Amino acid sequence: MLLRSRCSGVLYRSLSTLPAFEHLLVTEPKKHVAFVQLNRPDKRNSLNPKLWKEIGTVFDHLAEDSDIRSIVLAGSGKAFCAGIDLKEGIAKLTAIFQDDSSDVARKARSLRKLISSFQNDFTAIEKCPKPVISAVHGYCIGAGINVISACDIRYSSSDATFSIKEVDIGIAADVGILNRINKIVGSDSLTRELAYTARDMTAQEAFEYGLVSRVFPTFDDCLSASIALAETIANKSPIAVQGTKLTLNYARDHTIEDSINFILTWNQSQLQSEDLIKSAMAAMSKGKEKAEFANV
Ligand SMILES: CCC/C=C/C=C/C(=O)SCCNC(=O)CCNC(=O)[C@H](O)C(C)(C)COP(=O)(O)OP(=O)(O)OC[C@H]1O[C@@H](n2cnc3c(N)ncnc32)[C@H](O)[C@@H]1OP(=O)(O)O
Repeated sequence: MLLRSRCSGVLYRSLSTLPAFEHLLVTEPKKHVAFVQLNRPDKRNSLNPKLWKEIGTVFDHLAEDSDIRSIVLAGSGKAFCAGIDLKEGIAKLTAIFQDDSSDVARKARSLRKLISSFQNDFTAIEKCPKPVISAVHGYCIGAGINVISACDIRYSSSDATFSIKEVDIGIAADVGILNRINKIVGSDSLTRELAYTARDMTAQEAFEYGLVSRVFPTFDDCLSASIALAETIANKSPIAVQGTKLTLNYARDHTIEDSINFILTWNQSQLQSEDLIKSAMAAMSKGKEKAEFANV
């Protein structure tokens, strides 16, 4: 199937091996680069249970697709994501705790199972060994900001608005943002201000906070830059890039001693790849030769 990408109007080949999705568009704008779009534009890409599950499924799938080396995630229509679907998503939660046929203990277990499955669908982004770049425009709130906190790199357009919105719907955020945000940014004080108040944050403020690393004048600029970045990453050795992602994730969650031991053990095998020789030869040619790497 061919789909028209918003970023350049060029027709791109859709990935043929993926399951069929109801609310996601998945294409391959450049060799080894997957482009995943949340696609409920009429509902500002708010996450109903189906779309939520599809996010987990697509990243689990792309993790195993050896032809894919980097991924761009964006929203279609006017926004990146307006958070949990306040009708369908909340209905799924309330159906559990308003079920009079069940006691508190059983309701709690059912809720735990549901929250855990929601968490896992976003953690699939972090666990995917390929770098994921989110390209954010318009609203990115609640569950949406949780999604981007699991990504490797965040770019946005200048119209983007961010909010850790959960307190406004009466819950403590539980699908990743509170757990990841202070590993991303430096200001615990600002994090708390944002999380306790749910106030909107502009793209410029998100940049100064460190949540996004670049801001572009338009969404098209943001998408083009995100796809160009993904292509640059995809042209590197996948052994080196994926080992780097795993090591950065591990280092974030462990002591320096533990994580330096992790890369020691990792590289005693991974250093022996043909990619090292190919990359070194290309570097010595001063750009005259381009290294081509086998899939992993
Ligand atoms: C265990 C899991 C726990 C997870 C918790 C997650 C929590 C959260 O995500 S908290 C955040 C919840 N989201 C919101 O509070 C946002 C609600 N939406 C809005 O405030 C506005 O829609 C928004 C500012 C995002 C955009 O405004 P705009 O004027 O551009 O669009 P609208 O005309 O308001 O909306 C267009 C249609 O989209 C529907 N819609 C928007 N957001 C949601 C949503 N979150 N859930 C369901 N539907 C949404 C809106 O109803 C309009 O639909 P229609 O009336 O049929 O045209």
